[in-house]
Amino acid sequence: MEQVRSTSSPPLVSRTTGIDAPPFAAAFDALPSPRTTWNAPDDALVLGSGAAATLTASGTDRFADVRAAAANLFDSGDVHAGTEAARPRLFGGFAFHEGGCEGEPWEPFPEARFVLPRVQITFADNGTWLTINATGPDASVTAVEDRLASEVDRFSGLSGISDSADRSDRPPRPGITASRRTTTREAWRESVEAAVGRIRNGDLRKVVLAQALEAGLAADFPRAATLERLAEKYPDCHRYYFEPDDGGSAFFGATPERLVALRGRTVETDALAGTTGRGETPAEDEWLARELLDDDKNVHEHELVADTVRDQLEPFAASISAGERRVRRLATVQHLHTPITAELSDDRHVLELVEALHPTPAVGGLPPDRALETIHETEPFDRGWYAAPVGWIDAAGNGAFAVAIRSAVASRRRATLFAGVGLVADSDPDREWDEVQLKYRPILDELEDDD
Ligand SMILES: C=C(O[C@@H]1C=C(C(=O)O)C=C[C@H]1O)C(=O)O
Repeated sequence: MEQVRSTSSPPLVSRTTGIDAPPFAAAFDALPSPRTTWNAPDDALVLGSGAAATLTASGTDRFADVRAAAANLFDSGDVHAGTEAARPRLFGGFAFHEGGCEGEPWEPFPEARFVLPRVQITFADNGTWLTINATGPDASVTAVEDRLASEVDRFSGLSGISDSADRSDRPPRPGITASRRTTTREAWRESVEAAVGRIRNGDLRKVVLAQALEAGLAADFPRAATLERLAEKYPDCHRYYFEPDDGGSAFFGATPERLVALRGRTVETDALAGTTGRGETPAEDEWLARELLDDDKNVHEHELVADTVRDQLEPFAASISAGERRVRRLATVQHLHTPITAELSDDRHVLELVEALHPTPAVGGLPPDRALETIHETEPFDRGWYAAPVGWIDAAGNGAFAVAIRSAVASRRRATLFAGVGLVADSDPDREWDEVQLKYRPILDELEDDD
């Protein structure tokens, strides 16, 4: 069932130059599909367009296959990046389940897909950089340098356009005409009770069940404006946006959960599980946070994740250390969070760690196989890339991946949102239902009318 496809073969030519920062939305709108954005709290904002190379894979070996195809691509690079942030990187992700991405809205999304953008703008601390990447027989240094010069002209022409980030001419939120849940309240109650029954009889320890919400949009989905608003509201989250080849839709979100970041032999990851709402006042926020830290059910749900992440890293690590469990406060919810770092005993590719960690019990469950089976049997929709790893890899095997929650697939007039909850022995269906609704908020707030 394996298959790796690279739309073009090496050599890779990459050239970068500094430019005046164009307004994000104007640059986004000027660039052709497929577009990608990656915007992590500790990284430059990257806006990519087109594909100098596309790597896709499927089946059990999809992580290893992407790694091999990436090594082949990066092997013969003629790269002048000028700055580390603009070095060639492949951006993409995986489906949650092996064999995932069947039917609407996932059809255009492969089970694994990584793109080396043809044109890339990198908004870094040390300046804004324009990069042209090319691969295959057409990739000549002269052609790439000519293209870079013409793109510089295009983007300097955009500098005069007002920046919608601080302008009232930014398109408003589209509004929702009608929405449909994949799961009725009754069906939810039954599924949660069945899962809790399996946990109580020892068949399972934890399982994460999700729902989807389909919404019709009253106006065209404002892609760039939505990304700008998410960046303003969730500066501490990883914001991601991936268009499939046809550009007809996009999978995007703002997630608080890092799956893994690898730089050299240093690994950073998060255990994030256990949820409560936000208060109306700072005092109420504090009270809710305290209650979360002291709540046995949430602490148990969280510790299953923290312990599993540590166990999964163990075979790779010379040392692992976990920070103190604390509360991570976001615009719409609060979570229990344990930061985990490790030093590897050998050089590894970030995709080896992604494969070992996905899915953590924050989005899958324990034991993993039985939890995945339960998810498959229970959820009446395909998760696609929801709750799966999204991120980037570079030539050195470094990379950063986030867990693609707080997310949706949107086309021009339609969006499908996803949200899930971790279930343990004393989970209550109604409270878990409410928690799902809270987790839709980051995306739903950007689709509903302003008033
Ligand atoms: C599955 C989701 O979130 C995950 C589940 C959590 C929980 O059950 O408390 C908390 C954070 C995430 O790890 C989601 O947002 O869809």
